[in-house]
Amino acid sequence: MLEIPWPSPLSERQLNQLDLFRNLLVDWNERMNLTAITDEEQVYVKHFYDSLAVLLTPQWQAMAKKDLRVIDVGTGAGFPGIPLAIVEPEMSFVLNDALQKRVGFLQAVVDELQLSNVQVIHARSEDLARDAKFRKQFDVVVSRAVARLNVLLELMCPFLGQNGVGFSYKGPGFDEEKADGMRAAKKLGAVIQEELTYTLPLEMGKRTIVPFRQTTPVPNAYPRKAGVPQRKPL
Ligand SMILES: C[S@@+](CC[C@H](N)C(=O)[O-])C[C@H]1O[C@@H](n2cnc3c(N)ncnc32)[C@H](O)[C@@H]1O
Repeated sequence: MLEIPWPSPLSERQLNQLDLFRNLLVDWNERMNLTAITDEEQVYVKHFYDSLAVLLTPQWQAMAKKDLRVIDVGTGAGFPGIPLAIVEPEMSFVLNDALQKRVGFLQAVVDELQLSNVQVIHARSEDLARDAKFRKQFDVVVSRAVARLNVLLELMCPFLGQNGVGFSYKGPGFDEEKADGMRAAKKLGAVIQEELTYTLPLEMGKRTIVPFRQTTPVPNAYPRKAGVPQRKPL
């Protein structure tokens, strides 16, 4: 087990769950394309630590975690959703992805790790956000490496109830996306807050998390039909 300075202290059980998750990821990755990162140090830092970095933001720290609902849009192999569900067992998580094979892997992870606070859903997020069981039903929305911020906000905001909080995980190039993102946020009733830039342990680079708040309800027009947010960004 790799020793790294986690964003918050982890219990023995949580560390074991992360280790089991890594084993499953590497094992399934031989049969399907889940991640380019399989080296132990890199999985721990670039996937696990990075997923948990949201715990460093003042917005996450201020939340009363109990019973809050979180959705991870475009979770892929479970990032950031699975590490977050491991360390925040009082919150409930929906992990959403458009690719069926990734959803199959995630369901196996949820079963093996006995994560009773996770539901996995195969859908395009644009379609899921039109379903009354999901639209405006979440306190928190997270997403990592899915699209540029102006596209992503249209996929994320419709899941938030009023005053809900979003976190978009970005690489070092976020500055170029900022102005477009702010314009899109305005149309969607959201306000972008100050970003947090952090350095990954073991000198594995810098990353940014962009928090935003849903200050007024998202207009009914959003999200537009599946594929339109990407083709015609706000
Ligand atoms: C580059 S991967 C990132 C996965 C993961 N979030 C991570 O950080 O490792 C992007 C993922 O977003 C999913 N995705 C892209 N557009 C989506 C949409 N409109 N609805 C749901 N999932 C989507 C893809 O299927 C893919 O698994």
